[in-house]
Amino acid sequence: MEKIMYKEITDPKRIVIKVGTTTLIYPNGNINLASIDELAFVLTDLQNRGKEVILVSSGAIGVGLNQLQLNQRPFSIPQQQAVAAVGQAELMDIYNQRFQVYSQQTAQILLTRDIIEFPESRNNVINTLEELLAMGIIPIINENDTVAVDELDHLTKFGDNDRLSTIVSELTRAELLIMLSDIDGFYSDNPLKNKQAKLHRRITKIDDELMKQAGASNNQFGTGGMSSKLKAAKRVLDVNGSMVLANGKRPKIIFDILKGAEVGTLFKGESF
Ligand SMILES: Nc1ncnc2c1ncn2[C@@H]1O[C@H](COP(=O)(O)OP(=O)(O)O)[C@@H](O)[C@H]1O
Ligand SMILES: N[C@@H](CCC(=O)OP(=O)(O)O)C(=O)O
Repeated sequence: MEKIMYKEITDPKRIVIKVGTTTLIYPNGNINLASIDELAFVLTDLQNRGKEVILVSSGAIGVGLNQLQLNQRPFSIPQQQAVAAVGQAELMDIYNQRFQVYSQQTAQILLTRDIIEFPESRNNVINTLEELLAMGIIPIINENDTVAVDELDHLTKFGDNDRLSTIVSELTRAELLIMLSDIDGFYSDNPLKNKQAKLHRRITKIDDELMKQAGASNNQFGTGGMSSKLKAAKRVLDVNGSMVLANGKRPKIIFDILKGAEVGTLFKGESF
């Protein structure tokens, strides 16, 4: 297996990890405790190695549906927001329990697009995150679904958690963004629909041709699908950043990524 030996990949000081709903919730709607537990173990281990770790976690709606024993996402935005409000509290409860096993303190941060538009809000967020990291705490970030509806109604292209994770990476100047989903990486077509689809190992530039290969989510709990991940990756490439998209079924894959193993899809510009 080819080794990828960029320092930003194998020895980043600051890492943002984004987990999608598909990593946290089984397709049957139940909570994937094995995955959440392994995530807590891996992130704590990275923290113990001296790295600074930020988690951007979806799952409020998925966990809320489970908690309220609903088997599908409600139609109306206020109902979705109510479910997210229930789920976010429960999600943090689960994270806190699992991280406590490894004696790792976490903190909840809920953000809205204010952080892009208002410099003072942005500075407050940066200051809080910097302080948490200096204290050795892992921030767990989600969008504030009660306030921000952009990602829930699917009508605007602004504001899903893939995008949020790139914004967080930029604000914190993280060297590496690892995006965990339910698929091994970015393929030439949705592999769940086209068995001939080939995994892209390295993407240096995102053009319209690649954008066309990225389809929607197949999962009732996921929102953005591959096109939102690709738009996020484009943003990362635009600021000369590095991103790896990999399968979160086994969060220990993060260790493999940091060893330079060729797993998932690496998004990294040619000359960087
Ligand atoms: N070209 C593609 N390569 C990989 N996955 C794709 C592609 N096009 C569409 N998909 C779909 O995108 C899904 C991942 O997006 P999503 O369900 O939103 O995940 P998450 O909850 O992790 O954000 C995959 O399970 C797959 O069905
Ligand atoms: N704030 C929402 C995020 C939804 C979302 O972006 O989901 P995903 O496509 O799984 O990353 C939630 O926590 O459910």
